[in-house]
Amino acid sequence: MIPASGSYRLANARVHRSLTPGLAAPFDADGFALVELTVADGKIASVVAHAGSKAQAEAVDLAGRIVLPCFVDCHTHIDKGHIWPRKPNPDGTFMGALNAAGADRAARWSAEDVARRMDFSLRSAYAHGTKAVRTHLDSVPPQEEISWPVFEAMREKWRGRIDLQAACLLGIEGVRDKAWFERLAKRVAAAKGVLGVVTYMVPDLEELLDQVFAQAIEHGLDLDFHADETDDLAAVSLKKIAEASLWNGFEGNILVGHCCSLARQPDLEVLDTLDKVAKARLAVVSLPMCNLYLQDRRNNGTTPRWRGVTLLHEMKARGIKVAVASDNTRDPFYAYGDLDMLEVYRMATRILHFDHPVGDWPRAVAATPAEVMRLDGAGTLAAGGNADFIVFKGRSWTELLSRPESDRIVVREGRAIERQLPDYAELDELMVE
Ligand SMILES: O=c1cc[nH]c(=O)[nH]1
Repeated sequence: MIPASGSYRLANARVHRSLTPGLAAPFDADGFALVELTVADGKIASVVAHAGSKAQAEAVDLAGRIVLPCFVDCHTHIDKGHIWPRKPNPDGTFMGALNAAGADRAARWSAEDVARRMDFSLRSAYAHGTKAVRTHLDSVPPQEEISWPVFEAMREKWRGRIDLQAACLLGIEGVRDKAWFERLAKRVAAAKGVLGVVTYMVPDLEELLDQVFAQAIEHGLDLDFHADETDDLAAVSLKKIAEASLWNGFEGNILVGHCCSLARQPDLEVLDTLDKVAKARLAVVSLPMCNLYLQDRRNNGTTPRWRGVTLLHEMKARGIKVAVASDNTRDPFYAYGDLDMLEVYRMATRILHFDHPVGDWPRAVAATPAEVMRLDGAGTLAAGGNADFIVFKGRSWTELLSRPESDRIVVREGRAIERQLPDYAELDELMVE
């Protein structure tokens, strides 16, 4: 369907208002418009409203199929991905995940093991239509010395297909070893990475956050936190991050993931936190599939009663940048997943109500994470940008989000890619106990 030449016109393509900045077209109630999309030399030459009901002779008629820009996945853990067969989560809880993943890391995460699983994950993401991925890298000693060089090599290997970024991952208590944390920040800076920590309520949280901000400022790093991945009402580290950002005068980008406890707190507490998050210009990413899996798991024969996700609607209404992302894939934190951002968007629509109206929620898997990750031009369809987009079968939200769309066409720099998902059997030899 997509001409191999890399230069062509697609007629009757259905695009969404939220992802086509500046497009003057008659949008319908769902935010869609039919356009003619011209591709030349791997770039989008123009996106213009479709003039008539019939495609012109030389154009490819997409017959109203939805075209979205390639996805941007801003929160993943591809260093952990696919260890499930050798290290399942024994009870499906957060602590079960932490302990299982920690034991597997200590026993099995050689450079080769990490590299092979990472490459497997990236092949899946690419085949599903993702063009940029941020991964966290477990960076507790001695893993940082193994995983960061693997990441640097993997980023080179995938350059031009997936923009790969990495953020270090360690519990906030790891920052207490000041000399080691300074060395880690230097290592992250050398790899042009992002400084990341997991925050939870410890007595010296404010002091430790100050050290994190000090290192980010010294090395010119953006920040990426895991915060409050719990139903504990007392978990308010999101607010503490916003306060620390304000009093440190931080000017870089900050992305905060999870923030589950916020959804359990009383309104006054929530409002105060959201005011500070907006003022500090924090961006928030929700991980709906992993949160649904780990949160409210009681293991006492009762049914989970909340969805685990944070307050994205309230955040967006205040102008806070919000995204959704894959998080873990087939590891103790989430037993399933394949880095398919269409699946993430479909699940987010159900879990977080990204519908009625859809509004500009599609930005949460494309344009917004691209801004947070400083990827100019990614996540939108606009003249002058790379012709990186996905052609789906669906012609409406209900068609798009009701099937897996396994036969979607992924176009990169104007050409349809070969969409080969890696075979799980490739990893079998890494899974032997
Ligand atoms: O959700 C989480 C939290 C910490 N580490 C992970 O790998 N996933």
